[in-house]
Amino acid sequence: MIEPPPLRNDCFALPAGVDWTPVDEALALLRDRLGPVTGIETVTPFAAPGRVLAEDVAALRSNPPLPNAAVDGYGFAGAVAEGVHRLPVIEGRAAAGPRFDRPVPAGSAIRILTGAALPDGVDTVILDEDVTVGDGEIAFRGPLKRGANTRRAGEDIRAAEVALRAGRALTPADAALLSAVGIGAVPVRARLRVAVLSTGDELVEPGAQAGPGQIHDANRPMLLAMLARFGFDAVDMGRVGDDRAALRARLDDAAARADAILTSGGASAGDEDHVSALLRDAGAMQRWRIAIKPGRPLALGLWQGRPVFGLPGNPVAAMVCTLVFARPALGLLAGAGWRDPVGFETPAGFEKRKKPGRREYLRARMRDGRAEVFASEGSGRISGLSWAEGLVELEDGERHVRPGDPVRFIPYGSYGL
Ligand SMILES: Nc1nc2c(c(=O)[nH]1)N[C@H]1C(S)=C(S)[C@@H](COP(=O)(O)OP(=O)(O)OC[C@H]3O[C@@H](n4cnc5c(N)ncnc54)[C@H](O)[C@@H]3O)O[C@H]1N2
Ligand code: MOO
Repeated sequence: MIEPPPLRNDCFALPAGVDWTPVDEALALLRDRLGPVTGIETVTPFAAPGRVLAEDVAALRSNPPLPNAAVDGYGFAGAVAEGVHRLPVIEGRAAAGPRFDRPVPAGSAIRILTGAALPDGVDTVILDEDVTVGDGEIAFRGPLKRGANTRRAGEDIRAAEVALRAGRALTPADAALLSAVGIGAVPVRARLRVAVLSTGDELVEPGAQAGPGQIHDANRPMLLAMLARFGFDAVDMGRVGDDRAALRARLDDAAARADAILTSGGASAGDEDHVSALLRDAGAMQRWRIAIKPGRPLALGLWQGRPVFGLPGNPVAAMVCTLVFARPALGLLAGAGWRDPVGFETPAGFEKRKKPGRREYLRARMRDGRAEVFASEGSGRISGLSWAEGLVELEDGERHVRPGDPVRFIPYGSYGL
């Protein structure tokens, strides 16, 4: 008598007797095996944010280049002791721009504005608000330390110091820093081109008429937008049906136009799972059975030398796998080094029982100082991805999370979204 298969009432149960790669091991493998594949070009600070710095960059100039006033007020040689002081004020004023060209005699003060280089004879500034201005003189109360209300030359960064390191994904703040230290052109990696391809006969274009049994391609617009947010050049390769020859041709095209390829759908081992079948035929596929939920089936391979991330079709799994695996891996290809998302511990605002032995990612958001999770864990529940503002990451060994227990919340922003 034949036995029915062991009861499997959801798609998340781990098949018995199969070894599953823990998430951290899978990540360590990627980290070991991938490196930069892009060339180097030069951009101005205006175009630098979002690009990956290709080499260490040293300051050409100190910031600030000269000692200068931090406030509007009066400058003189300090320090001054406690008590009332009166100083004559000389003609003219020191303002940001060309340095005041005469020395200020000892015992005199000069009108000075924020950002003005300190004239000779000035090392201390008193704030406008602390001064009474009379006819050709000022009065104020000490004490005041030498150097008060001034900024030292190079106090922020000195010429020849390394301002930014290779591999850094440049930020708007970096554009300011590069400019301030005199840099007009920086070497950056060419943007990594990443092709996105959806597979499945059931898919129609967003906005198109969908017949019964058809669904709109939801993964492609999501993945293209995610890649753009990560700073990559997202290349839209459209949709292909479950037709191996067409898929092969489209992969060829994608390999010619991009440095890496993301596909969604057809990643598992079913009859219509052509992505894995083709990668396997090409002899360069690793089926990664990763101990993760969602996103178990992940087909990783090379197509004409280009890494292919065969993401699962379910949109929630496609997004989670992109955040957890594809983003750091693509970061390595882009020359940005390995990037772990920054999360933080926070009390759980939910209860959950979990099978030990796999990492789980729950759609989550922070409310009232606690992480709350989406009501359903269904891998097709796209509305939960929109509802969420990040993911809760449950450790492999976790079994039972009770309200108030510490859990790790990773905001979407930490993944670069
Ligand atoms: N017998 C088993 N069946 C399945 C298993 C399993 O272990 N044994 N795993 C399940 C899990 S978990 C997932 S995830 C999926 C992954 O399968 P595929 O990567 O082969 O994806 P498809 O079968 O092509 O599609 C799954 C699902 O997602 C929908 N889909 C696909 N592409 C899109 C798209 N671009 N936009 C929106 N929705 C998309 C598709 O229609 C399916 O509903 O396999 C389970 N099965
Ligand atoms: O774990 Mo599948 O990867 O649900 O969606």
